[in-house]
Order: sequence, then C-alpha cells, then structure tokens
Amino acid sequence: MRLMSKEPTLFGVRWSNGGQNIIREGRGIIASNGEFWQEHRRFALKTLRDFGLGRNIMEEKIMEEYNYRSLERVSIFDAFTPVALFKSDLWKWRKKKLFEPFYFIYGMVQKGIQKRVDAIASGKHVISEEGDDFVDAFLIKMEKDKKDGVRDSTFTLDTLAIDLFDLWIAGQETTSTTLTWACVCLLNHPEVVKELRMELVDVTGGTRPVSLTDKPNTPYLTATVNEIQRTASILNINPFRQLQEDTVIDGQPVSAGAVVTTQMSLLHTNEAVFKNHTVFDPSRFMENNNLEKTLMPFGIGKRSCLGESLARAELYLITGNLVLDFNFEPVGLKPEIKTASPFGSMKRPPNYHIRFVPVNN
Ligand code: HEM
Repeated sequence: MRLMSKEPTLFGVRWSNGGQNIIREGRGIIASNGEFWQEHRRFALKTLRDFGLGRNIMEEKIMEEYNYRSLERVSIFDAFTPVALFKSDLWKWRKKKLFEPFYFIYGMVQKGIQKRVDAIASGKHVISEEGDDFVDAFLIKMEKDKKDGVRDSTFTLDTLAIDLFDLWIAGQETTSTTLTWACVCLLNHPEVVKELRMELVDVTGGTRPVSLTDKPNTPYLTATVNEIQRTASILNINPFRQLQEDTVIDGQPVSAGAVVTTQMSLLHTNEAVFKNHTVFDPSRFMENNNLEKTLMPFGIGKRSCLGESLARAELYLITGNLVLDFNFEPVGLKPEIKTASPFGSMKRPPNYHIRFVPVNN
C-alpha cells in the first residue's frame, strides 16, 4: 500500500483480462486503462462533483433515499479466466450462471439510456444547459465532441452504458454491503448505539435529521463509521494492478507486467496497529487521531475509489439517522460479527433479519 501511494504511475494500470472484461471489453472506469480510462474517470469525477458529490445536493439525494425506505458467486479464479474461455461453447453454461446478474444490470442501464434518448427525440425531456444528471452531462459531452470534430471520440452511447454499469456495480454493492455490516455491528453493541444516540440527540436536539454539517460535532459517529469499515473491510484485496516497471516490493524483486494487489483486510486486522482487532470498538479512533490514516477501505493511489466522498457521505448520513430514528432488534437469531465469505473477493456479512423500531413509539 505504501508503495502504491508513493509510486502512483508504477501501479497505475488495472489488470483485468479475466471475467471483469466480459461485458466491459476494455471500456468503463474500473477495468479500462490509458487515455480511455483517464478521460472517463476525469469526466465521471467532474460530473459527479458538478452534481454535488459530497456536498449538500448529494446530501438531499441520500436523505431522499433514506426517508423513502428507512452476487456474489464470482470467485477469485474467475478473475483470471481468459475471456475467450468464457465465450467458448465449453464454458457457456458457466458464463450464463455467473454473469446473468451483471447482464441484467447492463441491460437495465441500456434500457434507461434508450428511454432518455427517446424522450429527448419526442421532446418529453429537454436537456438544460448543464444537464440534470450524469446521462444528460454525457450526452452533452457527446454532442460537444461531435461539434468540435473530435475523431474517434470515446464518448458514445455504448461507452455511456459501460460507465453507468461501472458506477452502479462499484457504488451499489459496496455501500449496501457496508451498511449491512453496520447493522450487524450495532445489533451486537447496544452500548455503542446508546452512546451514539446521546451524541446525536445532543447535536440535533432530537428535532431534525443528522446532516453533513454536523460532522465536526459528531466525533463518535465518525469513529463508529470508521470502526464499521475496519470491521467490514469488505474488499479482501483491491482490484488487480499491473506493474509498469521492474521494482522491489519489501525487498522482493518483482518484474514489470506482474499482476499485483494488496490484501487490504490484513491492514485492518494488524494487531500492532489495531489492538484487540477482533473487538468492535469505535473508541479506538477517539483515543488515537492518527489511526484513521491507517484505514484504507477505498484503496490508495491513482486507481483509488472514485466514489469515496459520496460513499463517506452515505455511510455517515444513513448510519447516523438510523441510530437517531430507530432501535435495532434482531428477528430470530442475532447474527455474529463474522463474515459469510472469508475467502471471497468481497467479505459479505452473515444473512440475518432485523427490525427497525421507531424510537418515538
Ligand atoms: C463503502 C463504499 C465503497 C468502498 C469500500 C469502495 C472501495 C473501492 C476500492 C477498494 C476500489 C479499488 C481501489 C484500488 O484499486 O486501489 C474502488 C474503486 C472504484 N470505486 Fe469504489 N468503493 C465504494 C463506493 C463507491 C461508490 C459509491 C462509487 C461510485 C459513485 C464507486 C466507484 C468506484 C470506481 C469507478 C472505481 C474504479 C476506479 C478506477 O479504477 O479508476 N465506489 N472502490
């Protein structure tokens, strides 16, 4: 991890020749490289920021979702399976079984795009100057490239579908899995819920939702979200990178072209850094302000998470407001803080049912 942040270019290329490339075929943000990746990452970041990523507008949208509702079968080996094998008749069955949910999401975004294109053609949707959302912004960029005579522009309806697919996959499963872990941790630690609620009632007066502007006054909520991410450590390893030059990692020579990753979950269970690492204890982050710097759920360096500030805002607002508004009760057996998939690429929480009982009832 240290090397990845010190040598961003050396580790700046994603290795994704296997199952990740089945739909993407070198496009999108997660699995692409070179100029294509640069253009599309930059565009996505700028567009999400323009729409308020991590600012008030995003808070409104997160809270809208919160108020409204108050797959993993792919293994690490599939990441290394050549796309050609998946496409061969021999493995057709496996491709169908593994990638059906991904094709479903891909189909869904394609349909959504077509609906928008039709709505624009029929005049039902008019694109405002800056566009109302990512799709509008992308269509504006497509038009601009056409007008400017950009040859072989990478902004097409096809690449829009892959960018949306990537943002959905990277943003949806990660955030919801972390929130599912949050509830497991809090179900097992009513004393944390109690202390959190005291802090939050004190700050909000119990008369309004927790807001991002409360952050400076809610150190225990920030510490709890950190401890949830440390405990969940949902990505055992970060998506593969490919070394750009020969180098030495911890005294070990490694050749250019080697596929490398970091075992992020090990960082978060390092006993030398996180004493009693098996214990869920938010106060560790209160006692040591520097501890947050050793927490890296979003990866590091050039290819680190594009949605980090959005994800942080979601985890803060949803965890805080759930604790403020509800008591948590297990339905059936209380789940243990123990992953159901220790060796998967994503560390999933156990399956469980939970009841949210409004605090004021
Ligand atoms: C709790 C939530 C999340 C976690 C733990 C998480 C974690 C990560 C990690 C570890 C990586 C790989 C970094 C590396 O290779 O070093 C990554 C990449 C990425 N994430 Fe997230 N993520 C989360 C939420 C989101 C959200 C909400 C979005 C979108 C809005 C998003 C979009 C992306 C994208 C596009 C990439 C690929 C970046 C690239 O290759 O340039 N993530 N994420």
